[in-house]
Amino acid sequence: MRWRRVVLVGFMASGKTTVGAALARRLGWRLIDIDAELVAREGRSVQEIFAAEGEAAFRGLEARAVRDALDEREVVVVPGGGWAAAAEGRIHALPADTFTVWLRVSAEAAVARARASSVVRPLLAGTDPMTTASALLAEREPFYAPARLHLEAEEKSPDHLAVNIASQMQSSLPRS
Ligand SMILES: Nc1ncnc2c1ncn2[C@@H]1O[C@H](COP(=O)(O)OP(=O)(O)O)[C@@H](O)[C@H]1O
Ligand SMILES: O=C(O)C1=C[C@@H](OP(=O)(O)O)[C@@H](O)[C@H](O)C1
Ligand SMILES: [Mg+2]
Repeated sequence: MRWRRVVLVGFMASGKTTVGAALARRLGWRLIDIDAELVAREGRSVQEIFAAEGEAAFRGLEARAVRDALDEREVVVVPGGGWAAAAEGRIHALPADTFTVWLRVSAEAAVARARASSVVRPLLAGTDPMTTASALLAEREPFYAPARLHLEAEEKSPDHLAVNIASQMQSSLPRS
């Protein structure tokens, strides 16, 4: 059996969308960024969905979009950082031919990157994003940890990380 898809997990602003795009280019696979998919399906931004429907409703839409994406082959699937932590065992439940990667960053780096990025992350939009990010990261790390490959994503460029992921995929096989 060969790897049929990749799922990238990690905290908000860890670089999933950017690295996912670089990896998809490198593999010649399709990128399915779940936030982008939801924005296209809903015709409004993630921020607007959170504001109008609340986080629980967003999680429902997100879960459905990820399920749809997992039906595809030769895709790089990039859920938002909350997907893996929104229910127990999400990474364990992925199809066996899915290569999973955790992009690790500190809360400090995530907040700095989120601040510099044009995408609004409603969960970090409060008055003290650093305190929120530290608490949320600590809560979520156990959910990201079952990913097969853990990569320190703070110091390396997106292309470097994509090359690393592609090479680890080449040198390993899914359990059959
Ligand atoms: N490896 C990296 N090094 C430096 N900056 C990065 C890296 N990866 C992503 N970024 C920047 O950090 C911000 C968040 O990246 P993004 O890919 O949207 O993360 P995520 O999808 O995990 O929220 C963007 O402005 C992006 O350009
Ligand atoms: O971690 C989260 O709960 C979220 C992460 C965001 O995506 P990124 O991880 O791409 O920033 C987006 O789905 C939404 O703002 C909620
Ligand atoms: Mg993203």
